[in-house]
Amino acid sequence: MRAVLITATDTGVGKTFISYNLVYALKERGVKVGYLKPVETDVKDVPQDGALLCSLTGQDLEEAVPVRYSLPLSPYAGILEEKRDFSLTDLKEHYLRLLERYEFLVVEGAGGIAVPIKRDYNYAHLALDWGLPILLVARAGLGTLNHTYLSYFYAKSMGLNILGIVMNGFEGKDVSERTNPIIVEELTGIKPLQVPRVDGLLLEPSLRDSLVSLVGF
Ligand SMILES: Nc1ncnc2c1ncn2[C@@H]1O[C@H](COP(=O)(O)OP(=O)(O)OP(=O)(O)O)[C@@H](O)[C@H]1O
Ligand SMILES: C[C@H](N)[C@H](N)CCCCCC(=O)O
Ligand SMILES: [Mg+2]
Repeated sequence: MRAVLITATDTGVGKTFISYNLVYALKERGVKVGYLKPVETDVKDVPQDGALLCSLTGQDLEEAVPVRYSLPLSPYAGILEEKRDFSLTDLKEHYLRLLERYEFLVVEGAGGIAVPIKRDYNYAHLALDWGLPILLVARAGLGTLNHTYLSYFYAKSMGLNILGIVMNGFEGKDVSERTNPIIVEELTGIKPLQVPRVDGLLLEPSLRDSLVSLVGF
């Protein structure tokens, strides 16, 4: 497997944070790794997710973030509000070129897995269309059971290859954090990788190892 879609149960759950740690860990292992955020919204000047990951990969921003919208919206809503469309065919061709250029490609969604990119095309469709397995990033605390269950079974119903569930941001403050990983495993059959909230951007080496293992490297 040469690429993965980092998707999530919602926006702000930690896709960029997990992408950063995965890219960092692959680079540590000498893998030529690239990053692609097919569409980034909320871009005022510089695309923030793209800029952070490009600081690791050394890519230029045009390559890593080919389509941008300025409002903090889903891609489809960006198209409607900013009255500017883009071609899914061109976007897939761009992805295929990057697949050739890198040993491994980390592709980051925007928001959760069912967020529309076009009216009838969301991140699950993109994963199917591009042949991408997924890593599902979920919150650690209260509210995650419903979001994770829905996202997992939607991905399953679409026939996607789910490499793992990453529960992100454990702080030990929320009583639900104790039972959530157990119940997520019972609901989905997948033992989630538990990731703590940390100071800064970098997880400890053993967790970086676990991320690399999840994507099969
Ligand atoms: N485990 C963590 N420890 C510390 N900070 C974290 C952790 N996970 C995420 N964050 C921080 O939380 C914020 C939201 O995370 P992030 O930007 O990764 O979300 P996202 O899923 O990529 O959102 P989007 O849908 O906008 O792309 C960021 O400031 C990020 O650095
Ligand atoms: C702007 C934000 N940070 C994300 N990049 C886009 C999130 C779209 C979420 C849409 C939704 O689920 O309602
Ligand atoms: Mg992000």
